[in-house]
Amino acid sequence: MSRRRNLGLVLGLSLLGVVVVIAVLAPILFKTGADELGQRFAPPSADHWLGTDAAGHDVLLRSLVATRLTLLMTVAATAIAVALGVLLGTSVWLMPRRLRELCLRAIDAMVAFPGLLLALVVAAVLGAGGSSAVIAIGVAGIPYFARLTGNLAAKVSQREFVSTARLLGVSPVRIAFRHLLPNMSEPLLVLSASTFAGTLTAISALSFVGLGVQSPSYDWGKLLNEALPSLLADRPFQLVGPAVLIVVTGLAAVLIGDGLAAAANPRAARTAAGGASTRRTSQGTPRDGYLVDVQELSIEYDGKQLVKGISFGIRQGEILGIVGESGSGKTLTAMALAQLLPDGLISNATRMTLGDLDLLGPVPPGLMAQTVGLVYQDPGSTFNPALRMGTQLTEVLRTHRRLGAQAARRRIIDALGTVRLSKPEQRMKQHPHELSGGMRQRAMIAAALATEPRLIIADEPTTALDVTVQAEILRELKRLNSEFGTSIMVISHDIGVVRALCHRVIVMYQGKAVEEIEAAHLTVASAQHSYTKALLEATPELTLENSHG
Ligand SMILES: Nc1ncnc2c1ncn2[C@@H]1O[C@H](COP(=O)(O)OP(=O)(O)OP(=O)(O)O)[C@@H](O)[C@H]1O
Repeated sequence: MSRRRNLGLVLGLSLLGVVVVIAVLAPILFKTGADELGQRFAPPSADHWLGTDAAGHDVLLRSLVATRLTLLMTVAATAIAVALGVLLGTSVWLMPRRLRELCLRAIDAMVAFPGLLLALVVAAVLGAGGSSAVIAIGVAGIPYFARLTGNLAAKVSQREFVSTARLLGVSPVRIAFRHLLPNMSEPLLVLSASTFAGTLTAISALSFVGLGVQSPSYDWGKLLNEALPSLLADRPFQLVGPAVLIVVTGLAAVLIGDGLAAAANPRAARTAAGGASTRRTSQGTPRDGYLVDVQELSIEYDGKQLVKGISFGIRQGEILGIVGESGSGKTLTAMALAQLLPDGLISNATRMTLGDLDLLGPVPPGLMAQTVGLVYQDPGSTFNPALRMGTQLTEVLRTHRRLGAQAARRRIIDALGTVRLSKPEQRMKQHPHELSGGMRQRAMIAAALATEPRLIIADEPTTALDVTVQAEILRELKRLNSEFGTSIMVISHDIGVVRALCHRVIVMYQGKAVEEIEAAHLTVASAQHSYTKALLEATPELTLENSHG
């Protein structure tokens, strides 16, 4: 699939390359020929491959010469839309909250207004001409980029590193340029490529209706306009030149946009980045009895080491706990394992394997989704509030396991029963807000279980839940582990949680694993590292022993 998309990107870039060469050379080589007058309305011949127009000009030569003006206008209009849209979207994000909401609504309303209609209004106000067409189409494109930038900025601004920069008092403008824009470049590039195709059609449309380029200049839209009477008089060949060039250039832009979107896909991007930054194959042989084997995993961002050469393993059927203070690198370690590191973070390891899967090389997303199940901290934000539970829970099975709707439904209902969620059939029809936090967390565990993964990564699975529900969910994980033998990696900042649930615990501190200890020995007396001792001293005893245990 991704290879096919990349083929599209190559094809798109090649087509665009040809069009650019025509734009550069045609006015130099063919301008004189294109201005020569001959027989009017001559049919295609060896001298005039696409015939001549009403004035006796060679249609093919004029179509080729028009490439430069058409491309320049399209690039200019796209640049106006991108530059002003991104500026508007970023400025909106820097505004006080109320004003920002008002502006975002206004942008939404503008997006809802048909672009070409807006362009026609602007062009009519500015008067007919090439420059007004460029301004009109550029202005009409601004709201799309402003909305995308505003939405992306809102998302990126919630990331931890932006909060940290804010806390450190970094100015909003610097945050926007240093942290926000670089993290939004990929989607903006993808939208720019597809906007280029739309802009080309819109510019041609304005020239076609007489509001764009005026004589004696001509672009493809104007050539189409001049060819219209010929079409009605049964001489369609006069349209072929500009029409084919518009289609080819638009197709090139769409293929490039599609290819860029595929490359910007988080997993695809990680794989590409992984190729450059990590060794592509794991060294050595796996340790005996270990499902997961990680050696010397380091993760860095912007030259700063966030995880510093951590090595660990998870045995088949084992629950491994990773505990440590906030920011010690627990989540990043787990995300590296699931090949889900955020963009910009670079991982390096000498070995990272899960069974026979080499996690240092590319792993198809479908296979990864079936091998590793993820349970996140906040079940409230994991589910889409607008969709029924059934629709979202069955998605992974339908996409990656290619199960039919009924089979996926049955499998999820079984899994919901397994995690002891009451009335599973009814839950499938409900929306997330109709379930309690504990029920949603059970549903998430059920979804993670449904693909029968070899490893479940549970990142702070109970932090968002109240204490009684917390104990129930932990008991459930423990029971599933002993019943099905699924290996589990549990991340928590709470040493009480991991002591109650896990077989073995790794203590992380400032990006390093400072201690590895059997959970049964996790006492102040047995712990070696002062940080582990301090954690243990500050933690109340949590026990999961009861009737279910
Ligand atoms: N996308 C990112 N870009 C840059 N730095 C990041 C990113 N994500 C996390 N970090 C930084 O990496 C460090 C480790 O983060 P990580 O999320 O792994 O910590 P954690 O131990 O899981 O903490 P918590 O319990 O708060 O989630 C932190 O200093 C964090 O600010």
